[in-house]
Amino acid sequence: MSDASYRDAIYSTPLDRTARFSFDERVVACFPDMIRRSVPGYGQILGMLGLIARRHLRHGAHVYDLGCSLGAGGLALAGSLAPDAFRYTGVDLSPAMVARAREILATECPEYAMEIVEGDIRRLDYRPAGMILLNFTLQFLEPSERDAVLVALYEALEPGGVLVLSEKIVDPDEADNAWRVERYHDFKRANGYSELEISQKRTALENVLVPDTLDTHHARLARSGFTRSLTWFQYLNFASLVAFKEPGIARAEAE
Ligand SMILES: Nc1ncnc2c1ncn2[C@@H]1O[C@H](C[S@+](CC[C@H]([NH3+])C(=O)[O-])CC(=O)[O-])[C@@H](O)[C@H]1O
Ligand SMILES: O=C(O)C(=O)Cc1ccccc1
Repeated sequence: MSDASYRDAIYSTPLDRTARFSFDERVVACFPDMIRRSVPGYGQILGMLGLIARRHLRHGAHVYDLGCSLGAGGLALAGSLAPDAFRYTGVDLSPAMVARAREILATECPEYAMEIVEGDIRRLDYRPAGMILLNFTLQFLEPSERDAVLVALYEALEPGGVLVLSEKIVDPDEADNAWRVERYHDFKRANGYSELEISQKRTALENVLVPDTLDTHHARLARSGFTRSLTWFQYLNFASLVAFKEPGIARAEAE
């Protein structure tokens, strides 16, 4: 496919046995529509990346976007930073995503130093980086594999570096969690998804997308070496955190 992006209708017809969700060609073809209609705050989170980079990223530093899908994190940075401000490596496990992301970056920002690598973030040989994006990716790893990845990312970050971690989350309070999930389903209905689409996708994501609590995320970040982490954004059961490697002092704060 070329530059078209289709409306997500993957779960709109009854499926005998809903297959496990995977990032295949069908998902790639409608991914921009799917993620915008299914992730509350997705656009707002992307919109902040450039502003966070302006405060925390050393000029010319390397940025990783792990589980980059179509490179939206890189496009967001390119939208607010000059071509010499950063070098970007997007990494994704899905060959279909990687192929499409390369086309998009070549078309949208040819003057930027941006590459897409097909790879597994659990096994990558990380180079030093000033900023690492994990935008809705950690949630797809087995919970038992998450700590080791965070430790590797902490080690790859340069002192003063920043990690942005965005995730679907679960609330330990059952009633509060139920309220957020119900309103999330309302959010999906308001964005045009039917009851069938909502319920079939929910089944397809079972044991594939396993959300943690915010406390679990902050505790994991602390165990991995991050001396400071905070939740900067939450919209229903979706949140984004920042974590800093010492000396993680923003330029404005240091002035
Ligand atoms: N082990 C892995 N190694 C590399 N990639 C992986 C792995 N597991 C899953 N992925 C990749 O992580 C991405 C998650 S989507 C990220 C959105 C993007 N960040 C965005 O800002 O648009 C989130 C979502 O769809 O909810 C997919 O492209 C997977 O192939
Ligand atoms: O649609 C959902 O239920 C989600 O949790 C968000 C999402 C968005 C894109 C791919 C997989 C999950």
